[in-house]
Amino acid sequence: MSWDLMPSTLEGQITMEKTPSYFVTNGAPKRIHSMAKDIKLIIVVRNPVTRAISDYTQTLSKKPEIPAFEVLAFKNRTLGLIDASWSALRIGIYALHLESWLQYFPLSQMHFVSGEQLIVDPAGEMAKVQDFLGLKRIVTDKHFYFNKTKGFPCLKKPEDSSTPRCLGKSKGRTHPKIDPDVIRRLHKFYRPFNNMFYQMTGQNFQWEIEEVGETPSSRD
Ligand SMILES: Nc1ncnc2c1ncn2[C@@H]1O[C@H](COP(=O)(O)OS(=O)(=O)O)[C@@H](OP(=O)(O)O)[C@H]1O
Repeated sequence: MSWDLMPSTLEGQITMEKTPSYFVTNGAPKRIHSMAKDIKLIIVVRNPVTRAISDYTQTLSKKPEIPAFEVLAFKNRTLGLIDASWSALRIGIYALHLESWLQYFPLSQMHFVSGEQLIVDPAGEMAKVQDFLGLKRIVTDKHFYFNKTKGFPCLKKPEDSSTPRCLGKSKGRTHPKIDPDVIRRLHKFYRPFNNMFYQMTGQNFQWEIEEVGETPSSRD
């Protein structure tokens, strides 16, 4: 990002910027803090195991020749040694990344959205986001409908169009089937970091519950 491209914000306006990678970028908290100390931060998080598979699925769509997920996930599979330096896995260690942000911003300036809840109850999550931003609850359940073909909620009618709008083809893709043993090992790997994250945020995202069942994206 070019750090001088943020537009000036006039009275009564809110400037929003969305770059998921900032959450895991060294130096981002410091630089953002030096730009605007009272900025509000919204972080969307989902089960780190599903997140890793989603990340891998995105890369796979661009580079079909990459090794299998099960290969990339381990430094040594026989020893069960997870490769935490693989970015798809490292990003999901939310507690680690949050720690850097907490050096610069208080928790009160942060809002965490559950990626799972966002799918199940988009209006509920949007209500919380609007409250956090100090906005009137303008976006409500009237604006969403569940699109059976897409398998996700979509917008009924955006402002600038007369037709419903779903997110693009690259969002909500079917994930490849991953060896259940690898999934189990990853859940075990993340458990302490998830618990740390729940403590730091004061929010329990209930990712352990999914361990026994299917994750929202493992529809295949
Ligand atoms: N309404 C709706 N429609 C489609 N997809 C939805 C929706 N709400 C949440 N999701 C989930 O968003 C996931 C993709 O978001 P990303 O974080 O990859 O987006 S971004 O590229 O970083 O902007 C995407 O992950 P995948 O399922 O792995 O593709 C979805 O599970």
